[in-house]
Amino acid sequence: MRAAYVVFPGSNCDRDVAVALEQATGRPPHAVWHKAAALPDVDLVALPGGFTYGDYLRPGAIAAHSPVMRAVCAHAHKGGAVLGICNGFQVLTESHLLPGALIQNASLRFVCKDVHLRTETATSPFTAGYARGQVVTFPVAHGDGNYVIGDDDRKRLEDQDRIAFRYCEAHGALTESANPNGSVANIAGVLSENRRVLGLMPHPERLADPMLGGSDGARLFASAVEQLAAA
Ligand SMILES: NC(=O)CC[C@H](N)C(=O)O
Repeated sequence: MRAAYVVFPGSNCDRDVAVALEQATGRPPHAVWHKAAALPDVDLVALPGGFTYGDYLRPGAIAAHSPVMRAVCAHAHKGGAVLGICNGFQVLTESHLLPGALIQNASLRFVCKDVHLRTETATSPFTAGYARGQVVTFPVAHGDGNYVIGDDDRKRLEDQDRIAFRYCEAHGALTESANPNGSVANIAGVLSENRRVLGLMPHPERLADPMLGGSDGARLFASAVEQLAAA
């Protein structure tokens, strides 16, 4: 599987994503600058976390209008896979590749800690390596991770099995105290209709090696490699 990741001014998780992708694919991914008008010939494009353009206006709002996003949208519209992590998820909602929006955490504070996530569907290239209901640990680090979506759109997500992960307790219960940011229905990550675009606030690349304290995140990248190579 061939992968690329986009570097925007203010990206700060691009190198971590590159390491996780290289670990999974066995070769270094292409780095693509935000001014690029075209993407290299790849199966997966990752949008890393960070504070693109200083999070001005709204996180991800300016990045959504950068030249490279026209190419990323074209890649997604022809069935290419896209993974948006944290600020990358914010860029995906601002680009309308995923529904809903990410607003300021309910606590009005930046939250940085490991959280438990319940895998809600194994039917996607990114989640096929987990079992439905499996609880995994990924870190969160954001000020604007509070996922909001209208009732009709949320029902569509649920009916189409497009909620990838929800914040939960260690044993899988969906409680308010397990929700780090106030997201509606504890939603941590969602899929596009064709299931090939995933956006999530937690950072799988930050727990992708036992040396980092855990490797639950590595499975997400490995799964994408297996699924996209098989496609
Ligand atoms: N690590 C990240 O990508 C989080 C940054 C993000 N712009 C925020 O909501 O704070």
